[in-house]
Amino acid sequence: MGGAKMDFGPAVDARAGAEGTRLDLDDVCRHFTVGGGVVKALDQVNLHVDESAFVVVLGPSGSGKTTLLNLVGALDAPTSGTIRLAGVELTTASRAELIRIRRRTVSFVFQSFNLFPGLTALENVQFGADVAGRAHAERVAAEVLEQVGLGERGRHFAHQLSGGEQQRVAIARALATGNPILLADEPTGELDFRTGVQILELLRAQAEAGKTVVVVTHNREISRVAGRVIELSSGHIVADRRPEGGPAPLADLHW
Ligand SMILES: Nc1ncnc2c1ncn2[C@@H]1O[C@H](COP(=O)(O)OP(=O)(O)OP(=O)(O)O)[C@@H](O)[C@H]1O
Repeated sequence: MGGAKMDFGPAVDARAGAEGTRLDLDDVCRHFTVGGGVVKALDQVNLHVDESAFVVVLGPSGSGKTTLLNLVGALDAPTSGTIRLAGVELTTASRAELIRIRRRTVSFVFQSFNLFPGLTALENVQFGADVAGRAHAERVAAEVLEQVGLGERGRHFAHQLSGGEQQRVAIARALATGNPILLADEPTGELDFRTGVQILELLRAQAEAGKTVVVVTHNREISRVAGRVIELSSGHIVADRRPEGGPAPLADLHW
């Protein structure tokens, strides 16, 4: 990353208690009724993540990855089953509790970065801190931007940044919330290999610093660097494994 020294921690603020990074899905189904038929985007999914971890959800197109991420991020509700996030049951949570979860517990990073085009990099990052209600949001934003190696780019707008830089700003915006759970939907999908590896390095460092990081991808190579790999096929978890010998070094990746 341009030789910039990156200091990633502390990544989790004091709000992340013992339950802070827990995910629990029990018998979760998400079915869609379309034109008289039913699409079982997720069917009887059970998943428990009880430690801060770098989890990759791997599956082909249409296997249910985005559906799963939307449910875990409290952006969608299951047709049946229960989901607990940081100890809070989403399926019975009040609207106020759901808003709080979205602001203070979980953060998203998307394939297409989704930066606000009219805001500078620093303002985009500050938005994350503001939404989470953090004190000294501007100072937090400046620190986090520095952590992702973009301290010099704070006044730049999205169109003045490379794709990899935009994704680092998007990750900084998610980190500026201080939220303990980070969800990333194909975060390297629009990036070249070298830049993609830098983004994975950044995300893995967050897990090492105490967050739960869930990355969804169709790219099997990416799953090699995870501490845990959940494989989805046609809405079912068909494998849940920890790579033998631990996660592969990022230098071993090729795609
Ligand atoms: N709102 C919806 N209405 C109807 N069907 C849906 C809806 N959302 C998703 N689906 C269907 O559910 C299945 C899973 O979709 P999902 O987007 O979760 O897959 P995915 O693994 O993320 O795919 P991709 O890698 O292509 O993004 C697909 O068959 C999709 O067509």
